[in-house]
Amino acid sequence: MVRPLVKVGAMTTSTATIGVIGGSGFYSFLDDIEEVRLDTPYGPPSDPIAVGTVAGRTVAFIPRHGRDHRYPPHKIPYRANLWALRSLGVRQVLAPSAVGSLVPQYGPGTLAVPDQLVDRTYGRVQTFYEEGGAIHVSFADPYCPVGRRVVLDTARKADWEPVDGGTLVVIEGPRFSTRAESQWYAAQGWTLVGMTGHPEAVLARELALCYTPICLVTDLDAGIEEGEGVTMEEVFRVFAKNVNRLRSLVTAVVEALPADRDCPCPHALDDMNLPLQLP
Ligand SMILES: CSC[C@H]1O[C@H](OP(=O)(O)O)[C@H](O)[C@@H]1O
Ligand SMILES: Nc1ncnc2[nH]cnc12
Repeated sequence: MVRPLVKVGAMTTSTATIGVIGGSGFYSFLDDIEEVRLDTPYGPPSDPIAVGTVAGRTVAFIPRHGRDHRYPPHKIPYRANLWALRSLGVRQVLAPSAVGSLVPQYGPGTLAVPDQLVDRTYGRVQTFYEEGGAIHVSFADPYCPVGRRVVLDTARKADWEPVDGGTLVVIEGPRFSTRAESQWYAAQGWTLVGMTGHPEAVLARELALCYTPICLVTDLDAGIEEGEGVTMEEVFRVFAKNVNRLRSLVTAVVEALPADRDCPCPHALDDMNLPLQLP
């Protein structure tokens, strides 16, 4: 059931503490939702935000490409999405994503929770702090260690043995990698490849949000497999085969996340005198 709620600007009566940003093939999450239409200083988010409840926790969901997948990875309104989530009260973001594998052993259907990121994008705005003073956030460890641990433990309990750690290289897209690019990424020791993990993670960090990637491998990338190379159809097909399992996992993770953030992610930004009034 959907109850629409139209609110423009930062003022809304809806609140949520956990945000889920769905990726390719993950366009809905909760059943009984309130739809919140928010505007932000960065324009509207990809879609109205669905606010609902999981085991007594209020969760805000947004499909990053829009529910009709109208935004390619380089056009996603990343800043608006993160800003909108934060303005609803979100402090922890779970980010399911379809990724390619750079390791032959991590085949389609593998669940992976990387602990590092390499940015190979270009031409995407990757900061909120463009004027009013220089702000340089720490980003040595881009992901929330508590969120990662909860995902790993929850996956194991659900008999979905996850890959713990590894490096997600984020390419500009929208094209997939050439074989040479892909082999080069693998030779660096990078393990997964996607198109949306950056600037999403760093923008979350700039808003003092914890960010946890939940990666579903949909394909072996071009440098790893011997076939024709990855196709969009393949990504959607493999994702669709796994989406119910992934939805159940994300639901269980929401239930298991600690209510209070007790992690080393720099929440201190919350208290800093920033040149930007956070919502
Ligand atoms: C649909 S093929 C490539 C597309 O899939 C991934 O999306 P997401 O990370 O949002 O699940 C990849 O990053 C590309 O955007
Ligand atoms: N092989 C791949 N490269 C980049 N992004 C992807 N998303 C899913 N599979 C991918």
